[in-house]
Amino acid sequence: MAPFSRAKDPKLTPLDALETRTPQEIAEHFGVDAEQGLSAAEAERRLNEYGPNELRTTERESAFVRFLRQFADPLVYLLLVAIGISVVAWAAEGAEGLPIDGIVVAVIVLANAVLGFVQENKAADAVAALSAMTATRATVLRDGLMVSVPASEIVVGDVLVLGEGDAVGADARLVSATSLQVQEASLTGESTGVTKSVDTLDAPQQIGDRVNLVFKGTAVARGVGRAIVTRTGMDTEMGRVATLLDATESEPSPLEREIARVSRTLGILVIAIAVVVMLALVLVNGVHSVAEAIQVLLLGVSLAVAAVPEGLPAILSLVLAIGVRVLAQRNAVMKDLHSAETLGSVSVIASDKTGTLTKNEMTVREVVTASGRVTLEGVGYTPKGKLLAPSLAVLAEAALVLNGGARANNAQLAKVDGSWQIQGDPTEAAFLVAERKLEAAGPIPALERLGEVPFSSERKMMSVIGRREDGTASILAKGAPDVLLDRCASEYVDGSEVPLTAERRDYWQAQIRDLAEQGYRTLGVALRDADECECDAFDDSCERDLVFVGVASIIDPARDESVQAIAEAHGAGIKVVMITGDHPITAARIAQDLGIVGAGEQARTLTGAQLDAMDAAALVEAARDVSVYARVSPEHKLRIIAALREGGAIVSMTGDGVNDAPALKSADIGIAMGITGTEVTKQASHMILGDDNYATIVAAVRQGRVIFDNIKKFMRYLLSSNMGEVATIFLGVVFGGLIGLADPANPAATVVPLLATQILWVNLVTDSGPALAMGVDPEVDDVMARAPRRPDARVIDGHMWSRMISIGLVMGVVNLVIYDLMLPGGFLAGMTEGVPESEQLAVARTTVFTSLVMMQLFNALNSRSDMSSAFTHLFSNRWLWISFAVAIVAQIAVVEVPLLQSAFGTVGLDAVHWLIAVAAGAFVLAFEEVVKVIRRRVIHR
Ligand SMILES: Nc1ncnc2c1ncn2[C@@H]1O[C@H](COP(=O)(O)OP(=O)(O)OP(=O)(O)O)[C@@H](O)[C@H]1O
Repeated sequence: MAPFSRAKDPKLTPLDALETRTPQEIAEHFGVDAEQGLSAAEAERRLNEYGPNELRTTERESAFVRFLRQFADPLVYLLLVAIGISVVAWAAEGAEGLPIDGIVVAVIVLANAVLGFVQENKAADAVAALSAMTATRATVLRDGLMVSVPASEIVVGDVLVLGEGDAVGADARLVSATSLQVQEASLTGESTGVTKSVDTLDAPQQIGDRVNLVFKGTAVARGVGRAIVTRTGMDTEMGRVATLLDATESEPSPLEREIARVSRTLGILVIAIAVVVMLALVLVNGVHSVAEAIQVLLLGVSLAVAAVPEGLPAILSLVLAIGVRVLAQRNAVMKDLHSAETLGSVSVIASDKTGTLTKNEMTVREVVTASGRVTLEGVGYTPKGKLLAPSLAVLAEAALVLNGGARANNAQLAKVDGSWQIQGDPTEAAFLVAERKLEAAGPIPALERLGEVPFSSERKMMSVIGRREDGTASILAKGAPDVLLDRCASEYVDGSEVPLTAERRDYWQAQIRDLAEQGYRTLGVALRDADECECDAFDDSCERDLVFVGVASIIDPARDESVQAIAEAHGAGIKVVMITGDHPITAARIAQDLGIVGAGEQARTLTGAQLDAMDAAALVEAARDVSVYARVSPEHKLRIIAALREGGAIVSMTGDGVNDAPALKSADIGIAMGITGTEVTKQASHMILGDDNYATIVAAVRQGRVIFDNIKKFMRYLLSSNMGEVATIFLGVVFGGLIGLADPANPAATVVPLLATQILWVNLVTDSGPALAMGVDPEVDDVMARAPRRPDARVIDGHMWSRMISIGLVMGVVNLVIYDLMLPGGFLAGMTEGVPESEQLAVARTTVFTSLVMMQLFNALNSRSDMSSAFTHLFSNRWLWISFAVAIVAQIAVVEVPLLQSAFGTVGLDAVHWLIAVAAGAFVLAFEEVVKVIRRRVIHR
């Protein structure tokens, strides 16, 4: 589609020096009413005409090119050359019959390419589905209504509605802004937020000074605003630097690197073996004709093509893609495939408390005043429940606390369809609910709001200034009581204001501690009469000399699943860390209730203030055994992550607010909240939690481990199977002559246990199917019963190499024995009595060919676990059995169908031969079962 710069509608051509134009000019130029936004129909028209709002500089390759790329492999070139030579030789020899080998090899190469193409496409589709799921969204005005649309659907003329934590979806001119601050570091490199306004500028400015414009790719740090979109997609300021962004290719993941390394090493080894095999054939048999030379070449190259694990990266991405889809179904949406890999090695889960470990359903339980305590019954947001107060005087004081907390408040409580619902911050809503429970105690006082200093996790308090019904102005503040007490000079006792002495401060601290020990979240309330001048210029400097009225304690029940999930994480050797803005004693108690520390144990707690006093090295030490960080701000999270990572951990960290974004980026797995999280945190994260639930994180880590295990399984399967193929040919050719395998009467023909086309066939029917089935294997060994994988641990370690090589050798030796025994003069040759001697060779070879296929299938059962018997989980993966069935049917066809017989040089087999093949496969299974028994004994001893 045409980019916007080539717009067909002259009215919508981009304007220059936007910052010097008034909002009215902009609205007129782009044909929009700033109050109503575009109509849905007009937005759709513009989207169709000018294309999506996306930064894309490279087009996806066409399907044909991607298909052709399947052949882009030196070994395949070599095979194609060999086919070419065989066809030429066939033509030169008079073109009799058909060049069977050439045709068969070509068909197999084509089939492999189709398989690779399908796999690649499936993986690409999964990645595309992921990016649709994690696409940034934006709020725009359409037909006068606020609607949330994918950012890619924003069009020029749309009115963007911006709020804290929103990602700015396109370049736009502000038409309204209230305390709007935008983080433009991604564009300008300037890390401090830029305060925005609607004022029209006199002259064009540098990008960082265009204060009445907002730009795609930046984020709203605070405040609200509306803006008319002036440029989208590649026309935006971000679009201009996007070519640069595209140039920086994403780094391959450690796993991709390891797989590339393994593929390369094995590739070289296999090619070397293939060369040795070819040389041995030439030396043992001699080459008597062009046809024989071509046979040798085809055999060598086919062996290399079959055994070089060039398909590993494609299967890896497909397996990861499938794993990521399973994760998404379980509410853990990964942003990229690589993160799914990392997930399995997470060794620390650092999580916010409120809303993730707990329900974030706040209920005021007790109100502590200077004269006593009032208890409120009932849970949830229904304002029903008794009040238990020792005296009317205490009740009046408690009313003051709740009225104050309910005025210094931005939440709403309303009865919708018969049930009470809240809007806004649950902590604030708790005050509204509690106040209504108190309604009987007196009317709810009104306050006309004049100003507000908002709450932030850094400040841990908020205040409002307002005018009462009697015309006087008041400041009302609520916040963490320890923070609030520092701003108070006096307190209410028995209805009068008295100075807050050191002793009384101690009294309040003791009350707060007592509430915190019971696991309550505590909020203090304070107030004072305001000066008229403060009404005009209300800011945090006015939050002083307040009168402390009391403390409300709030329960926030733990999510039921959290306790179990934490126990599971502990069982899996994962350290659980809680991070909260709450009081350290509250946090420690909740940590105990959740099982973050053992029963009766005291959680090692570090507060934000203590953290500030530590240098990096001290923090690394402390982070080893601290499990609770309390009274921290989002900025502290960065240091906590750095310290944990420095200590060798792979850290996952949750976040929801706009200030959490840097921490999420720096974690190994940054987790954004899908429901309560801001767009900015979602963008910065590696994983989005669909249900904001802690248990989902642990479930995702489990799934990450399963994915990693499955990667190991299919690698083990593919590589050991390839080794079996190589060993069969290599041992046959190199040692066959030595042990007298070659028939002295016909040495040239007998020495090769498998034909080139047969090798390619084994590779085609046994590789992809079972390997992919293993990629979706259910959890076979309890993946949470072991410690996290060390980040530097290899997928294929020394132990796995030895297991793969041994199984490969077993396959080779067993095949060699079968072959030897079945050749004329061999022990089993009697079974082919009646069969003409000339066919005995084909029978022996077909039996070995079938036996190799069977071995691969049985070996798939081996590869599903390192330790536990294949029989403990025999039928748990139906895909595996489907792939077996396909392979077996194909093998029966290639052995019994005449057309395929002539193509692959096979002959029909008797039941006994089939039995031999199956027995050989079973032997491979039995061998591994014995190894596993020994391993279980040794390890459990
Ligand atoms: N809306 C609010 N107004 C005033 N004070 C608040 C408000 N919300 C919380 N507080 C106070 O600030 C403290 C810290 O709250 P904050 O929201 O930063 O932490 P948190 O909810 O525990 O965060 P997390 O999600 O990280 O666990 C609370 O213990 C409470 O005393």
